[in-house]
Amino acid sequence: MRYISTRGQAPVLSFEQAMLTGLASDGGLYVPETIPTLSADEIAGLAGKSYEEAAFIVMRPFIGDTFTDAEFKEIIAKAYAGFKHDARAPLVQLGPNHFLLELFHGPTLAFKDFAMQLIGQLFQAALSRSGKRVTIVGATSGDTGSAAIEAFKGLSNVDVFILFPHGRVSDVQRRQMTTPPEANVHALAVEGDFDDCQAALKEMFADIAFRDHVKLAAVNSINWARVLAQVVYYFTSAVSLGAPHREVSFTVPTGNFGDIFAGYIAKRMGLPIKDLVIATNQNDILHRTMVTGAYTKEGVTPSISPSMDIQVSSNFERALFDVYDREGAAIAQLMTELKSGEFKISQGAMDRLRDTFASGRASEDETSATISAMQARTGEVLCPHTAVAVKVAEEHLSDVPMVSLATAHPAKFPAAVEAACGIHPALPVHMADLFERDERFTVVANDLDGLKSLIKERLA
Ligand SMILES: Cc1ncc(COP(=O)(O)O)c(C=O)c1O
Ligand SMILES: N[C@@H](CCOP(=O)(O)O)C(=O)O
Repeated sequence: MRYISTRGQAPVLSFEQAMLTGLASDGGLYVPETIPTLSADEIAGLAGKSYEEAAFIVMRPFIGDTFTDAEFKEIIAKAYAGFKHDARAPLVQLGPNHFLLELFHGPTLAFKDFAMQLIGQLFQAALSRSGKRVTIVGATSGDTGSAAIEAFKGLSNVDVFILFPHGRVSDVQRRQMTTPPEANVHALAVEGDFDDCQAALKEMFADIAFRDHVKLAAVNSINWARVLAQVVYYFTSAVSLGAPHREVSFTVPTGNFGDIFAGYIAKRMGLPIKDLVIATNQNDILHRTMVTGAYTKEGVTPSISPSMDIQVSSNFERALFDVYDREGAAIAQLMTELKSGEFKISQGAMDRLRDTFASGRASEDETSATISAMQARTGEVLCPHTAVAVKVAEEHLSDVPMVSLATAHPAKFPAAVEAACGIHPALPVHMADLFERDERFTVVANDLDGLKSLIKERLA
């Protein structure tokens, strides 16, 4: 299995190289050269298997010879051992033909744990056999950072620097990132928004001298391994609802487009997905793009679903690559245009995007009203990101089962949840003392050179 860049100018890599490289040297994102498929019989065969067994079958074709089957099975087993639910990703029913896929039973209470716990194990296995060390720099709007810190804290061959927007994550999210005492963890509160953090990260990758000096690695969803791990729960949930013998639809609360892109990969692999619905909050650049055909930056307004307060949605580039017939030069051109604030998508590419993705948005009031209504109707307390998905999903219900992805535990966003439905969701036992732990973080200006100097100083 070989990996190529969406901008067509970077070296072709193996799975291990793509995983450890993160962003391609031409600024693009790595994708598999070809997408492997599973037959209907193979998909049907996932029924009754454990999450770990299904994960092995779904991901194995993508990893080439990076790990033996025995090694990969052990990596998967370790990755999901700490999850608090035997099913790992259980489904609950919200109403006729509407299901909720609970992805928040991992250690940091968000769907990021599915990929990050796996990547932690993959990195450890690859680095310990090569004897190398890496510096992970991650950009987060709240959840990626805490999941990355949880997966990499205390490891001797990794330093992890997390850039988060100062004052724009929930108190729980911030404390998850700032309270781990391990010396290899560096939480940096950037005076800017998530897009500033992500732009700084990409600039660091573009600076080859810096990249080589610190041995930069990425664990954001620009890293293909992140997306791959998330493909698995589309299969497990769809199979438990009758796939491949019947179609299933998904609605995904979307920011950086990694999670829904994983659904797209599942569909390309042969999973009979009918609709893949992009659900955005008031920062609705993706929904507007689907409606107008123009990707136009308008600035970000903080919302009660802060992890989705994003306007440069990294993984959308991977989808564009496919609908532009995998022409790297066309994607490089669009990304150059985006520097001036907008690019327009060709009619042919838009038609293909609309064939695959539907979209919708939820305002702040609609998000709160959905939390309140669902709690009253079903007893299920939703986090605000999940509520965005549920609200948009309700506009797309049909006779095909709809799965809304529940991407975080409500206790990560207690203020918004309590304001909406009057219930203060409690943190689980393993985090019950979170607000008594000491915090440790550095506030930094939104200044690339300053950030790079700080990282080099800390490493020295
Ligand atoms: C709780 C939550 N929901 C949804 C999203 C959006 O996911 P993606 O960025 O993969 O589109 C995020 C951030 O990634 C998140 O943290
Ligand atoms: N919502 C994310 C933003 C970063 O997304 P990623 O999937 O690229 O890591 C977050 O919680 O940090």
